[in-house]
Amino acid sequence: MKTYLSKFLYVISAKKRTIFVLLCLFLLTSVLDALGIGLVGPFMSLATHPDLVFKSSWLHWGYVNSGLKSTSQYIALLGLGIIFVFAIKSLLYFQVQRYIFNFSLTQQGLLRLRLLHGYLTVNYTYHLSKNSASLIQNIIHETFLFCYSVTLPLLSTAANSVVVFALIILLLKTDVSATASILLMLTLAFAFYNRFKDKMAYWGKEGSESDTEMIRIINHSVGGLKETRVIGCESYFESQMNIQAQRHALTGSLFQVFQNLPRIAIEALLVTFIVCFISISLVFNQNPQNLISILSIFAVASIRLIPAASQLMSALGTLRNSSYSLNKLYFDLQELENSKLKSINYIDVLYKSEPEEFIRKSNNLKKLNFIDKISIKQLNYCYPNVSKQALNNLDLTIDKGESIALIGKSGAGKTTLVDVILGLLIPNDGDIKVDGVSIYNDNLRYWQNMIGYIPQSIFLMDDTIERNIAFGVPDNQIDSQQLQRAIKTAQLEELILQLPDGMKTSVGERGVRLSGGQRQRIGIARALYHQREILILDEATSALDNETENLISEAIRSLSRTKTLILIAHRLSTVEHCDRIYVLEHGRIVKSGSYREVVLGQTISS
Ligand SMILES: Nc1ncnc2c1ncn2[C@@H]1O[C@H](COP(=O)(O)OP(=O)(O)OP(=O)(O)O)[C@@H](O)[C@H]1O
Repeated sequence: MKTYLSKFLYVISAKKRTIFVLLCLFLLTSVLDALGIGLVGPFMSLATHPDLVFKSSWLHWGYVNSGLKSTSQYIALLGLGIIFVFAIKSLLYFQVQRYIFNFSLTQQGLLRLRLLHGYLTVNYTYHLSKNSASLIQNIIHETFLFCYSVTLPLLSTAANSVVVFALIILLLKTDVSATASILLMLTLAFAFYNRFKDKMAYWGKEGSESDTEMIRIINHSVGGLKETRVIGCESYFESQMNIQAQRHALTGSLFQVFQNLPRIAIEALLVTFIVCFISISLVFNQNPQNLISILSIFAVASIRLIPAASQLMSALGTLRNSSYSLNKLYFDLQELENSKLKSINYIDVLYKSEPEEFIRKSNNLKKLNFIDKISIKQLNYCYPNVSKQALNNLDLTIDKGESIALIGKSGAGKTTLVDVILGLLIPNDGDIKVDGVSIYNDNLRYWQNMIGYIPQSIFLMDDTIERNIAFGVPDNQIDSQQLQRAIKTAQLEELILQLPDGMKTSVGERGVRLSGGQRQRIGIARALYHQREILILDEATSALDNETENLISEAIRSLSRTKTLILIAHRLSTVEHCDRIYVLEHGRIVKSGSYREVVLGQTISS
């Protein structure tokens, strides 16, 4: 439980003081609960034996000072007092519940934000080994469980422990032997339920894993719908889904059933106890009148004790069941926040800004000055858990305004080199310097702000063309002139004119309503819109027809000298205009020079 609590405190964003205040509020309602119930028994005794008013000094004092004419009126007044305490308790209870739900749902939202922030800012290599289904599962489902199956049960466990404790003290004062029997029954019920604690944890793990699997299956089958349809493997995915759905249903239903077990067991045991208690008392000729006050307090206490004790046990079961989710969140957050994987430290400062402010600040950052050249020195990169180096002692110098091309066979290391230049992969050795200043450490974001990137496969949001080009810029900050220029250069004008909603036309998920070439042109327009000094194009024109490719290549060529261009190409025709061409082989540069020097007489295959 101690480690469970320390993990909970790490994951929850709230200050310990807030949690302490919450616990105090819970405690207050519990005390009021016990007090209200504790008053009902003596009140019933008073109602049946009004002369008790004169036997208690403070009751007598109250009666004398109340100025009432009869004990019946006085007892009725005391009854009103009990109703008042109950009313206050109910009101307070309602307010505390409101506060608790508000608190835990706010925590859920903050946790979602914290995870997303972590995933977006963590070192890129983290994502090479993670499945997006698991990240979605963490942000949506595990945070939900953290709210409803960790935070709320923990608070309710703390509160119900106090209620149960207070009620037991109350019962002990009334009758020690009867209370001891109840305690024995509760202990038996708890011991029985506790036998299933490992099963509870296992069912939680199974439920969470099957959820992740289901997201993965949906991603694969619907994400690759064309392939699924053409190959005709719908039933394969359906049967996989069926297996996971059944796994989820089985473990979920078992857990739900066992959740109700404490209530059923305690209820049965308590009824048995009360019936036995009355029967034994009658058999041994106890005066039924003497039983009334004991039984009434037991009856009322049972109304509260049964739910409190069963809720306490169920909450403990839920905590067990959600331990897998808590562990997942805890270890993920630790990995994201406490390791070297955190790539952009400065972002924490910006993180607290409003989204628009964040973009403005992040776009305005400029610390590195690129006036002369980029020098790549002795670069080595090896992917995690791979023995072969993807980049091997690579040296490269790019002058400002120069266009260079990286060519080489498939697997030579071109994309890896570009990913290192983009700052996505951090090299094992070596450095990249801009006018002598390293791009790493605090400079990485400044460096990335200089780069426009057009990848082989353009990612498009399910949104309008305008938003896809201005990617990540709020609507009210989109510069329309800049947008028009980017559209014109990327040869998108004609397409936009044909569309009924023009730039406001939605492209569909991953751009399904556009052709491959149109998608690529939106990617080009995006890089141009952001007006970065360095443009990196990874096979950026491969999906275009010859005529469009020529037009775009011409437009990109016209940018040379004003922009520094780094091109990856398989088709040698696209690199003809480059100032320098580098040939990569096994992660090394094996040849470099002008197009004529390098390409003449050489064929490059992909
Ligand atoms: N995520 C990864 N994990 C492990 N190895 C990888 C990973 N990505 C690439 N590699 C390996 O690194 C080497 C270089 O790959 P890279 O993608 O840089 O080649 P490339 O020249 O861009 O190829 P292509 O022209 O086919 O895109 C290859 O041997 C590849 O198998």
